[in-house]
Amino acid sequence: MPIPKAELHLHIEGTLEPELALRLAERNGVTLPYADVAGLRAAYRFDDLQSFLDLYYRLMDVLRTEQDFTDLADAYLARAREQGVRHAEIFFDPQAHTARGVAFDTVLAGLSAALDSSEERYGITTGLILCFLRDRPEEEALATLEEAKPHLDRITAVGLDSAEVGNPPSKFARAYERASELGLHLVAHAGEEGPPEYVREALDVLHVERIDHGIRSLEDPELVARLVAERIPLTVCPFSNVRLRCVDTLADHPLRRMLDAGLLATVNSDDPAYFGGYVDENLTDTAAVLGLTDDQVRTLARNSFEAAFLDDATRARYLAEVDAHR
Ligand code: HPA
Ligand SMILES: [Zn+2]
Repeated sequence: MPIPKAELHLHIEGTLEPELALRLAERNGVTLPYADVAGLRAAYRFDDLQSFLDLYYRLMDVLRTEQDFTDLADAYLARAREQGVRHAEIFFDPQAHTARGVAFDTVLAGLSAALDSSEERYGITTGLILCFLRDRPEEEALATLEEAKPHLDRITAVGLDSAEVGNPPSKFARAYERASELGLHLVAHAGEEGPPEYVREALDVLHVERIDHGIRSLEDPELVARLVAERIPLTVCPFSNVRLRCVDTLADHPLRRMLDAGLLATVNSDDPAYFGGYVDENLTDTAAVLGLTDDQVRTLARNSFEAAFLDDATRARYLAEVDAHR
């Protein structure tokens, strides 16, 4: 069995496998410009974040009903269990659905139906992270937060995703302030394609507790020192970084340097249906290519629980599982 771990950087829409996409397209009468699974998989070649986002948003058009979102989340949870995932904090992009006429409540009810019985069925505890699309206006993020208000018992945190460069964290200062007032945890994608300055802004302006990706922080030694001193977790996604050409090859990935610097790094899958593997494949392949020691792999698994939004007793239970794993 793979080492027990938490997955903290996973977009549920990014778990849409070609097989399920085609099945839902047929079920909902949606026409896709791909004839079959092979044709769809052949489209999974990306030059950068934007070229991925274009396909990611296009393909999610097959998600229409509550049942579709339940099926999507259920398929992920079944795979996550095989990957040793014990706890998952799952991003979703409400604006990508409301913008095409699917109601916020449909998305949330569908995802919740799968997540509510996840612990019972798969032994996986879960949280949901509502992501704002950073390439859309802040007013839309604030309106999305309003729609979420009746459902705050189901939402753990807010996050910030989509096209990074040109959409700095400071654009969302008011939305994050409001989310904080509502008692939500705060995370944001920063330093994936964007500069270290965006990571600083996420910390200083948005007051986030975790940075998603954050790999470009390494260009700024002062920032690294701060992330280490403040124990700010970074949710790193090696396969994603290679597929979106933020890093040339897995062998060039900075994960090992991040651990050596004392950063609280975790390994995650981001959009596993698109990037060639789920979280344990990210962990084992990256560890093999970078020559990480068993102790470093164990540290990464421990870090995932240290970085999670868990109560102390649950965290301690999961950490004990990591320590007991051989
Ligand atoms: O890695 C990502 N970065 C930004 N937006 C995203 N939306 C899904 N995955 C990503
Ligand atoms: Zn992401």
